[in-house]
Amino acid sequence: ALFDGPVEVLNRTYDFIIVGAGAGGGVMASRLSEDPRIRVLLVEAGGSDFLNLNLSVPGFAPSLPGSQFDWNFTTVPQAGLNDRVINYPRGFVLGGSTSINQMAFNRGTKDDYDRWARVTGDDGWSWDKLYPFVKGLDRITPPADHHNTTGEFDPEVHDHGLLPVSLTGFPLPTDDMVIETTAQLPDQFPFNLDCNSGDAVGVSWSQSTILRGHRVSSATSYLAWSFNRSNLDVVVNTHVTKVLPVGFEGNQPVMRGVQLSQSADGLTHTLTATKEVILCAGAVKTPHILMLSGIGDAAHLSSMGIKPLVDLPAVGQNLQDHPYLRLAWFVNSTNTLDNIARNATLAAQVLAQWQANGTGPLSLGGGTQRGFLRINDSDSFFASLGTSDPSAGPTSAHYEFITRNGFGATRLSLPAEGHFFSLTIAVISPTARGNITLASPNPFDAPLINPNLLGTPTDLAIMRSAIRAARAFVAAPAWAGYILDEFGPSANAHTNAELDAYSRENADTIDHPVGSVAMGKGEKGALEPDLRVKGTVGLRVVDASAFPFIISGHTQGPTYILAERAAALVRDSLDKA
Ligand SMILES: Cc1cc2nc3c(=O)[nH]c(=O)nc-3n(C[C@H](O)[C@H](O)[C@H](O)COP(=O)(O)OP(=O)(O)OC[C@H]3O[C@@H](n4cnc5c(N)ncnc54)[C@H](O)[C@@H]3O)c2cc1C
Repeated sequence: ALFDGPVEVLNRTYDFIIVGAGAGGGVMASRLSEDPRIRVLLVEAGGSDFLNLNLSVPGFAPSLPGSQFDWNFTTVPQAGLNDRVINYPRGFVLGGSTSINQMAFNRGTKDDYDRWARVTGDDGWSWDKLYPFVKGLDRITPPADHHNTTGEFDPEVHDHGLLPVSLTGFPLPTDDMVIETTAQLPDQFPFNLDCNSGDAVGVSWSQSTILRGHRVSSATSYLAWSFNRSNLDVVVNTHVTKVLPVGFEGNQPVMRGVQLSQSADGLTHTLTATKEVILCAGAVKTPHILMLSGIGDAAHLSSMGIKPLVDLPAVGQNLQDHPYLRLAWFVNSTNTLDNIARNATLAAQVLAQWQANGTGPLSLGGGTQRGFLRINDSDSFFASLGTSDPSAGPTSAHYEFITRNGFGATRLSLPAEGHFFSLTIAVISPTARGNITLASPNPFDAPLINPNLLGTPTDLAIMRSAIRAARAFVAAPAWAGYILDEFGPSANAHTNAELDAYSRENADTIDHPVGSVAMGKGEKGALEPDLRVKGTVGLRVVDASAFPFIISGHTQGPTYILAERAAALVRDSLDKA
């Protein structure tokens, strides 16, 4: 059942208490409650309004950061971004960030997961061993406009999983030019039939978590199918403020308790799981909750007046994210998505069309095609920087670009005049590492968030290459007569120094924080390869914080995949007990 607040569940008994209803938490709550003998409580800080119109309409996604569905975090000043403070959106509603994201669906690559296997020492994270969870996750559904999608994806690498995904469902005049470019410049921009085959490199049609033109989140999929199970309770508008020890096994605390509260000055309650507490609060809040509970760097915790329970310095470290920029060009056409943004009558028409049958331009997620691309002669490129290739291997990209038949910029809004084509460019194999630390011992104060965007010369150099590649892409013959001048201040940035200055002044986060409570060997790892928090009993982390390395793609798919394996690991551990 679904409860608004914790009061009604305080006298109930649960085997598992799951904290956070995003990608990780949605999968865990749904998969564990498949077994009617397992009693599951899912606690979500945000509300239950996961079917809100603004969440459901894919084309409204850009309006969600900064809304009531966002935690509305900000970063500390970013050294790599001229000390700018930037917004750091995270979903605050059932579905978590899957309810407010741009719906791009990537699985990650063979080399990404093989690197996870290497650094964790667990072959179970390798692409081949993980493949049943990878292929079993999604199911390709018809696009909103029901066009024939032959040649836009590879059916061989998809199955009939729980997560509906679709190809883009509204044709745009730039589609043909993008695909033609892959034929004209195949060395630099090869066509890739399916970026989710394990080899992402090339330009592919976007796959998005969209069903019949509506957003798919972990709440509309995994959770919606589980809500009526009598062994699953979901509590919303309730924060887990701490995990509590209920005793010790040897010298390890047994962390099966949680402290709950609805507001900074509200009552606090405690609840105990018979088996495990599973943190799925995401890459910002999971390390925050651990530190508030005394699990983290002992010196840092003491400096905040928190008594250390487990000295685990890796908690909050190793934060990784993808910095991005947008470049826009004036185009010789009036048929762009800019019309909708400028014309209220047209905007009302396309919303009416979407409400009638889920079709039209509002059925589109962020971006119609995506390039996952490697830097040419990458060995000598990285050698000249005095560094090694930061990508996981040849199936993983260094940078990404996303096409848009309309204006896009990180810091400028749509000009009154002109029509545009834009490319969103992201460093997809970054080398910078940031961290999450405490600002205070108060659970209702946000932690200090430092993703360290563009924090290394290597990441800046990858961004330069990506900008140059984006310009080479629109210089292909396919765009002749269509692409006019580059828009705005980027047009004047050409030398390395100019490009770096432009990047530092304009880059932002593409909202993929991961790795802040990572699996790994030795001191660098906070988690065992089966996601148990080191030095504790009864406590696991199943969300994007557990990634040892960021995946070279968008991060919701990999979080769902990680959680699918985690659910299997938990179920196995129960069978053995
Ligand atoms: C604006 C935006 C755009 C994005 N675009 C894409 C995209 O197009 N494609 C893609 O693949 N990825 C995208 N992402 C990233 C993707 O959504 C995340 O990587 C993924 O959702 C991470 O899953 P998670 O389970 O780790 O965390 P989340 O999905 O963020 O879930 C964490 C949940 O825990 C809850 N929570 C936190 N603290 C507490 C607490 N103390 N008590 C109770 N509950 C708590 C939160 O409210 C939230 O519901 C985007 C993210 C954002 C924010």
